[in-house]
Order: sequence, then C-alpha cells, then structure tokens
Amino acid sequence: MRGFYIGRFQPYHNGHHHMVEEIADEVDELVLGIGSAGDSHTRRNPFTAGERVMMVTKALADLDLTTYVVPIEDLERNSVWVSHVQSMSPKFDVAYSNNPLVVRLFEEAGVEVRSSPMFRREVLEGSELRQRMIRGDGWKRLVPDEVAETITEIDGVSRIRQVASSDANGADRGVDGDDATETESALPESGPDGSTVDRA
Ligand SMILES: Nc1ncnc2c1ncn2[C@@H]1O[C@H](COP(=O)(O)OP(=O)(O)OP(=O)(O)O)[C@@H](O)[C@H]1O
Ligand SMILES: NC(=O)c1ccc[n+]([C@@H]2O[C@H](COP(=O)(O)O)[C@@H](O)[C@H]2O)c1
Repeated sequence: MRGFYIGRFQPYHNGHHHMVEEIADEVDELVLGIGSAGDSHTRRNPFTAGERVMMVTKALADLDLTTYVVPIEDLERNSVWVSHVQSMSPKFDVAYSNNPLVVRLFEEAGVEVRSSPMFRREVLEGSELRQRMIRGDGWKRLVPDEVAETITEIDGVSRIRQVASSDANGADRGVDGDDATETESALPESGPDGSTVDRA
C-alpha cells in the first residue's frame, strides 16, 4: 500500500517526523508532497522547494520505507486541487493529514484520509520554529539533525531574519500579519493550507 502526506515543511520538524514514523507502520511506500512549492523567501515560506526536498530526503534516508518526494505548487481552485495533486504524484491509496481543509478536499474527492493526534504541538509547529530562528532561541533539537545541517548549509537562519525584517517594514505582508498573497487571501476563510494567521 502507498500513502501520501503533504505539508509545507517550512521547515520539516520532529512533529512531521513523528507522523512519518507512525505512517511507516501502515504503508509500504510513502509519497511526501512538498506543498506550496512555488513559494520561498517569505516569512511564512522561507525555504525553496529544492531546499525542502533536501531536508526531507536526508531526514527520511534512515527509515526502512521507500519514499518519493514530490514538489506540488498551489492552485487558485480548491475544488480541483486533489486532481492536481494526483496528477503530480505516484498513485496512492490513502492520504495522511491533520489539516482540516486538506482532509475535507480529499474526502470530497473520495480519497481515504487518516489523521493523527498532534505531537508536542506547543513546540513542534513551523511558525514557532521560525520565530525561534529569528529570536536566536534553541530550535535545532526540534528538527531532525539532517534538517539542521541543511538549514546551516543554506544559511537559512540569516535568510529568515532578513525576510522577516522586510516583512516587518510592510513588504509582502497581509493585514493579519502573515505573508498571504492576494490569491491566498481571496480564498474563503483561509489560505490554501487552511491557515489564518502566522506569527512567523
Ligand atoms: N506537531 C505535529 N504533530 C503532528 N502533525 C503535525 C505536527 N505539526 C504539523 N503537523 C501536520 O503536518 C502537516 C504539515 O504541516 P505544516 O507543514 O503546515 O507544519 P506546521 O507545523 O503546521 O507549520 P506552520 O506553522 O508553518 O503552518 C499538517 O497535516 C499538519 O497538521
Ligand atoms: N488550492 C490549493 O492550492 C491547496 C488546497 C489545499 C492545500 N494546499 C496546500 O497543501 C499544503 C498543505 O500543507 P499543510 O497541511 O502543511 O498546510 C499547503 O502547501 C497548502 O498550500 C493547496
């Protein structure tokens, strides 16, 4: 059986990794979708698709699981997003997500979806990690070692600080403090990833 798990992975952290380890007990192969693949160099989405491919590929290398890492760009239409995902991914039998919008879109398209409880969400959250990087607080122990190495290799902390400071000056920012584009803001209630506000 083949599973599919999508996230923005900005960055890939131990909460994601915990979820992948649990999924590994249920499937033979796993497709990791790198969501919002066209976005980078913003406060909410600092890393490019290629950089996230590196983080995820290296972090998964030790798992006894065949994995495929597939970048997937956002679409303006939620109603056809699942078809778009299916067109970019190896065929899969079950999708994994804890994102309510993603769960709904897969279910409406007739795809089986499985969710899991959030793992140590008080610290294992992308926006919390990005804030820690900006502030210089400890973040490395919250991500797999390979992810910390990749972020160091690409000088990621300095990038996040720079894009966050230009966001603070008004560039690339939505009214609610995130960097949602007009397209994202125009979607009902939330951006394509189901989020509303992002602190970093
Ligand atoms: N700590 C966690 N435990 C379990 N699942 C998680 C955890 N953090 C994120 N997820 C799930 O992983 C998927 C991808 O999440 P995503 O890449 O948006 O990370 P995030 O931590 O929610 O980041 P951000 O704060 O940037 O939105 C989603 O289904 C999300 O609900
Ligand atoms: N219409 C769309 O493009 C659409 C809809 C639902 C989810 N997504 C993407 O799927 C990913 C979901 O990941 P998260 O659960 O990490 O938010 C995000 O990259 C999000 O932008 C896109």
